[in-house]
Amino acid sequence: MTKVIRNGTVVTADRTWKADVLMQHGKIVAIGSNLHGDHEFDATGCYVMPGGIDPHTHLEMPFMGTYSADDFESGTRAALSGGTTMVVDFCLPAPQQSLLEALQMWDNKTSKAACDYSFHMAITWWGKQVFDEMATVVDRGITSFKHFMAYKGALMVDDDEMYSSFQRCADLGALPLVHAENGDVVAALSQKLRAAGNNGPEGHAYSRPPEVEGEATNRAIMIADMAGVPLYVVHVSCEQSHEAIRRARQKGMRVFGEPLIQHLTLDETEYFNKDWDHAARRVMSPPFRSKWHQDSLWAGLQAGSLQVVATDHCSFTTKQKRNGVGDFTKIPNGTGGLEDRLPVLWTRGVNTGRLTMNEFVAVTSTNIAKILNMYPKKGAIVEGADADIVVWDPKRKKTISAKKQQSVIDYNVFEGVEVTGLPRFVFSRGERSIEEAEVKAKVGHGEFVAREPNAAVNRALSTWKEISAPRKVERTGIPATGV
Ligand SMILES: NC(=O)NCCC(=O)O
Ligand SMILES: [Zn+2]
Ligand SMILES: [Zn+2]
Repeated sequence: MTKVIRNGTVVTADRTWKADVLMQHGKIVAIGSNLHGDHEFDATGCYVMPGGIDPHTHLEMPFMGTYSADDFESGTRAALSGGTTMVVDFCLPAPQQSLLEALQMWDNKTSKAACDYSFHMAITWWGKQVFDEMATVVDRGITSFKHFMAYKGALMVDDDEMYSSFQRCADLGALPLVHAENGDVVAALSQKLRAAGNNGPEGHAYSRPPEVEGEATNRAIMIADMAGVPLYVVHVSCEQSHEAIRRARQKGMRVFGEPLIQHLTLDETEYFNKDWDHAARRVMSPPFRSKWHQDSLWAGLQAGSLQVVATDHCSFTTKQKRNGVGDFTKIPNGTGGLEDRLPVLWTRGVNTGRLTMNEFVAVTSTNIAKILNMYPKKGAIVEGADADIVVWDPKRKKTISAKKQQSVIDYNVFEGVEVTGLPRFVFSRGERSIEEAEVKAKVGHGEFVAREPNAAVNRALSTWKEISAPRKVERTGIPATGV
């Protein structure tokens, strides 16, 4: 059976042109004029783009004494509703737990996924077992390893562990990721704030000033450079962190930066809201920043010093957030955004002229497909690619509201935001999953996407590091010791 998207304008990261797109067996099989198929979908007035890829989600994640509320069923349904056709989630081994055992646990969560998914593996402790198991993890198609520089006493790793793991990533052709915040300073500031009676949600923001992020970002970049491996910095929220990335890239270092749609559009004033629930619902790490930092992030997307817009979707209900009444350090960290990333970025980015349509595709899909070495299977409209496609209606409007969202939580941090630009159709490997507000996604349709190690950037960097490695100087006529 063939399906064809007719009369649309194809928009990719580098081109815009009028064409029909023919799909068969989950793949794109032809792109051209006057194509016909068994089923035809009208894209008149719409843009036909690669489906969004969200490389940063936490679905049903055990965290801070509870579990994030959206699982692979509601999370991937939310993703598809907003035009995202693939998510990359984080497998988090408990300290001392085998990576492979944790992977089995994460595999068990995914049976209801409605769109494709992959994993990053977190390195939460270090030892010979982790060193050995990283190779097996890579063999299973998981080629990116996350390091938390924050969450002291829980997920955090120190510099020694991070350097060891980064070197192992270099050897395996894998990509290290970092949550860059100085966890020691955050812990000390939190303690000081609480001792002074500053225990509300705004204390969370005070405990994580931009400097803790800038310092950690710079440290991770330098450690990665010394280990000879590229680096991906998740949830870049501020100029200090962006500046470190920008500077490193200017020096030729292979560093990628990922701002979130939340940090691009929501600011720190949310934490000063008199309503405790309102403020706590927005507690995440790093916290929302000022407009000045937001401008830096937008500029980074425009200049190419930041490459990917993600969500870090990690949703908690109001009831869960209330675990932190009287102590902000117990408010589960995280916010949602999977359904809203594309519409909000289009509205605030493309409709305002901050981003071109092609840049929109690049930062929501194509760049991360390349960084994670799954391009052009994902992130592309080319023959042979997976038919993960969003037919984007730039005129469709809605006002974001928790009442109508797919996420299971009882609020939405974008509540009341009016968006112009929404999917008309979303296809997941050729399956029509969304038709405007109607969800047709099939539970369990999603498949794991295995990725190869040794992406082009890894290969180039290891070649360069090999050529420029310190070498012993061979000498003749060396004087005798002490003579
Ligand atoms: N970001 C956040 O606050 N929660 C999810 C876990 C993480 O990415 O740090
Ligand atoms: Zn994080
Ligand atoms: Zn995260």
